[in-house]
Amino acid sequence: MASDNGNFSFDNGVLPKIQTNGAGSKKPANGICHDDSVPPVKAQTIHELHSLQRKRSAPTTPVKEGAGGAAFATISEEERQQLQLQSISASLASLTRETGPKVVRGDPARKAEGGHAAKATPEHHHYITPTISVSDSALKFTHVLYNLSPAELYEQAIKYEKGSFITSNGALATLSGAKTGRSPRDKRVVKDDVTTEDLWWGKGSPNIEMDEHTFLTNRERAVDYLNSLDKVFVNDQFLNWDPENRIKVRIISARAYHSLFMHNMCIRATPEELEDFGTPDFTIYNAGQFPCNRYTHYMTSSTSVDINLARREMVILGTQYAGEMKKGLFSVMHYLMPKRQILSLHSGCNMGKDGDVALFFGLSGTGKTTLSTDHNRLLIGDDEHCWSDNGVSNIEGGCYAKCIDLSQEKEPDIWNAIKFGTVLENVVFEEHTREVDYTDKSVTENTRAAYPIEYIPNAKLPCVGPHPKNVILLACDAFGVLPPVSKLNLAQTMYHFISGYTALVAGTEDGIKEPQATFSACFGAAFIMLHPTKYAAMLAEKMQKYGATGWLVNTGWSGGRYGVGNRIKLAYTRKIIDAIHSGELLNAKYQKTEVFGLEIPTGLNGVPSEILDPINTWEDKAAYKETLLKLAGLFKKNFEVFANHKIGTDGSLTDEILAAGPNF
Ligand SMILES: Nc1ncnc2c1ncn2[C@@H]1O[C@H](COP(=O)(O)OP(=O)(O)OP(=O)(O)O)[C@@H](O)[C@H]1O
Ligand SMILES: O=C([O-])CC(=O)C(=O)O
Ligand SMILES: [Ca+2]
Ligand SMILES: [Mn+2]
Repeated sequence: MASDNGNFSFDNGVLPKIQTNGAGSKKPANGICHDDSVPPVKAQTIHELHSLQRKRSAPTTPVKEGAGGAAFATISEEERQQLQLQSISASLASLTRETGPKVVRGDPARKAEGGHAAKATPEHHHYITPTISVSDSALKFTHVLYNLSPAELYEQAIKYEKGSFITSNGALATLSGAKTGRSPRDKRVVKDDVTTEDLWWGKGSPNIEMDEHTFLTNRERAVDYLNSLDKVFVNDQFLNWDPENRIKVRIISARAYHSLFMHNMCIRATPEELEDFGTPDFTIYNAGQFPCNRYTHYMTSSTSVDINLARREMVILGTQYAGEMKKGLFSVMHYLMPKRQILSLHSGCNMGKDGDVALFFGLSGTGKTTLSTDHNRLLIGDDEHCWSDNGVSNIEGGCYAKCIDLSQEKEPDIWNAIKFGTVLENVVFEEHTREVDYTDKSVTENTRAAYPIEYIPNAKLPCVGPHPKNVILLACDAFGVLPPVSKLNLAQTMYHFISGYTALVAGTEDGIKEPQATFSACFGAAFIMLHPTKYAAMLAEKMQKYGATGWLVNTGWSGGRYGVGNRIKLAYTRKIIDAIHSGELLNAKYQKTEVFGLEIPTGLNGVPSEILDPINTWEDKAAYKETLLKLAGLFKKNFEVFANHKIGTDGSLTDEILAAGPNF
């Protein structure tokens, strides 16, 4: 029975308290200590005990010690946090109703625990008051979880996000929902006076237009959704390891999964860098759980990924696939960097012990991550780079590896990078042991691991390097007619770079289930913003200036087309890549193939000579010839749209490039 003060007691309340030695009296009567001799816990209550477990710290944003110590610090920790919250509130502001929502720092769940609650109560945050409070949203507080650590994000994900689990290797398994790949058809770019002129529009372009007003409609929708939540995650991070061309990005999202993904994929700021972070150069509003309104102008589905270059903002509605954030920012870099005469590249990049740098271009699934992650070389990055007058720099701070059929034996460095802190997307694991089954495609083919680059033991930190010596174009040829390796002259390199051929491997782009021949300009048409020839001209100029050699490597089929032959063994491809790096292939003996006119080596160490010319591996020679001509026809047809574009200042390279394609 409950007494008035809420405590339980027995009816008469007179039962004597049970006494133990020492508990009631200061000294044990007989001088003997029993099992309660261990010093007692310092906490008086269970709440206090739990609060003792966690050492108070400001994990990401300590006060900078001025020259004369804290007394001379320009602003106090509290003032700095206020400025940060004001900046976040401004980011989340509705453009019509009020300046910004009331945001407070910290996890709302912590309020219940007492102790820290004072920090999170509204009264202490009167400094963020909306000017015109005309909606109920102005009465509500949104808690900001700012740059949480991986451990904190794990807890948030596991507590609140269905489908989040710790796997036996320590990684965080998550589900990205209905979308397990990017949605390129739902990408929109605001067409204004500036972008009308600057960007590539029309047939073949990834930039599908929307107007400013529609962008603001979607932005409002995303911001309203985020402000309606109890808490949002905010990441302030950097892009580009080149210190002169670093971009500050803010990612506002609703899921711990998204925050941890970006923590891993972008460059992580030091506490000192965060202190001076200021206004971000670009902001993402990821309201992926919430759909766009299909009746909104320009919308063709309930998914929309919208970029507004003038406002320096991106809005995500209706897809939780984390790759949208990564590749959205990459699109922005494809606009910002060329403006500064810096070439942005969808490529992996590594460096030998002697400083020889190789770039690995290729569409999704062709081997950029797999082949740039090489135990004998330093990894600069696996997917997005810049090539400036100073050399190469990685745009990102992490890697995003495909993990379907991942094997410890074939890809040991990637295997070992899957540990605490790594996000494992859409993988299947054993319910009890939590062991991941990398062969299981039940959720999707496009299973992924996102980890910080320093999880690769031979990462090159900082992720920059000198000018590339080799430019390797990867194609996963489902037709099985391209040779495993060809040496390219400059015009051929440009021809194949602009063509961007591969057989798209299942899953990465939503809706593709089987490999199929694809042409994607610059090996990344989905992300480029300018006309492909702009990037091609820059690449040609840089390769010429720094004397880089081009190569075409087929990581796809051998011995027949998809369905008949098999994918070339990774071990062979690695030998080919080794021979490019070492210079062995540069000095090999070559012969020219028919139709494509490719220079192929007659032999190389560790690879059976007969596979170097694909015709040898096909049983049915007539079928080979027919398939070769079919692919050549596809190349020709694809290139027609580029025939009228001049590359570089004079037309001579353009003519050479046109002549560098298949001849039949
Ligand atoms: N011969 C081969 N060469 C390269 N990769 C191969 C080969 N055979 C099989 N593979 C597999 O192909 C996949 C290549 O994927 P990878 O992650 O390297 O793609 P990516 O080019 O980085 O794509 P994305 O841009 O989508 O990240 C891996 O799963 C790898 O194990
Ligand atoms: O963006 C993604 O989803 C994965 C990737 O790297 C690509 O497709 O090039
Ligand atoms: Ca990759
Ligand atoms: Mn990629």
